[in-house]
Amino acid sequence: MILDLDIGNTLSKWRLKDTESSEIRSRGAVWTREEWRPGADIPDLDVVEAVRISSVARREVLNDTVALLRTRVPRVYVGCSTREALGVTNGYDEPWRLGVDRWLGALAGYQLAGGCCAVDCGSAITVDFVLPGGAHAGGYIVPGLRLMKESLRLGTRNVAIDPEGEEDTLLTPGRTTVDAVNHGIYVAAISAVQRIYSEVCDQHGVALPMLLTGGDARVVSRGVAVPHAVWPDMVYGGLEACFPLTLAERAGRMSGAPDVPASPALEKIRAGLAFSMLL
Ligand SMILES: Nc1ncnc2c1ncn2[C@@H]1O[C@H](COP(=O)(O)OP(=O)(O)O)[C@@H](O)[C@H]1O
Ligand SMILES: CC(C)(COP(=O)(O)O)[C@@H](O)C(=O)NCCC(=O)O
Ligand SMILES: [K+]
Repeated sequence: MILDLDIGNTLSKWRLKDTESSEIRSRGAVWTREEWRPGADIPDLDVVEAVRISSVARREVLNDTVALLRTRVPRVYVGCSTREALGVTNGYDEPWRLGVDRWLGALAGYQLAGGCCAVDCGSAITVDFVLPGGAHAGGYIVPGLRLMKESLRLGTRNVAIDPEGEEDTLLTPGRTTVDAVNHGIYVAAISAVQRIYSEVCDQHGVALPMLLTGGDARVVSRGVAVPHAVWPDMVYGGLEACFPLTLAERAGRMSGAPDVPASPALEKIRAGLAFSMLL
């Protein structure tokens, strides 16, 4: 079995993948904390031949996690942001400072779709662009839905946006504190994603396919009008592409990869941008 770990600022996600069949056998998530307890937080390591890790938690958490895993698992691979990988050139002045989850998402997106806009809706909402040809243009970091809500300190943190709720309702003015906050942060998030997308497509003269991932991807997806695909395993896809272990991975296939969404016409994106500025 392969154990894939995606350690975010809020949640540490894991999945077990069968080395022979490439099937995902199980998954889970725990709150990100200082240390892992195999058997309780993550599966028993006896069945694990290799671990692949994406971590944006504190350096010591990663170091301790890797030290623990190395005593029990033959192979441990740790993703890191580099200047270039798999045909993508990192757009950061200091490439190693780009969050590795963003980098892996960008690599997976490029592998799947060529140029792309990769949106990761977690603790932060990050929007990264890879242009056709593989230049990562850089990206944007916006507070995620939960962070935005908590920063207001209005006692609404425990009332989440209903992921099944009508998105039209989420766009109306709230008549209670909870609704005013939930609708406000929702509009802020989807407006930011759409505006950023239009700006960058306009700047570079190219309409890019959009891919969404992260814990809030589904709820954000409902409000984003730009055609897009949701790919919950996008960060894992980057790990698969960087450290291919199964036959399918060596053939370039990434688990759970969606069909590439159609991009809107560039003229339409530009018309939308011009219209929003006229208002
Ligand atoms: N069951 C859940 N537990 C915690 N957060 C959840 C859950 N489902 C959705 N979320 C949302 O997902 C976010 C975490 O998403 P995730 O992509 O895992 O973040 P990160 O990678 O930053 O840890 C939370 O901030 C919250 O808004
Ligand atoms: C921007 C992030 C906090 C997003 O992390 P997440 O929301 O997935 O937990 C993470 O990618 C990070 O720590 N990045 C380093 C700074 C940067 O990317 O510029
Ligand atoms: K994120």
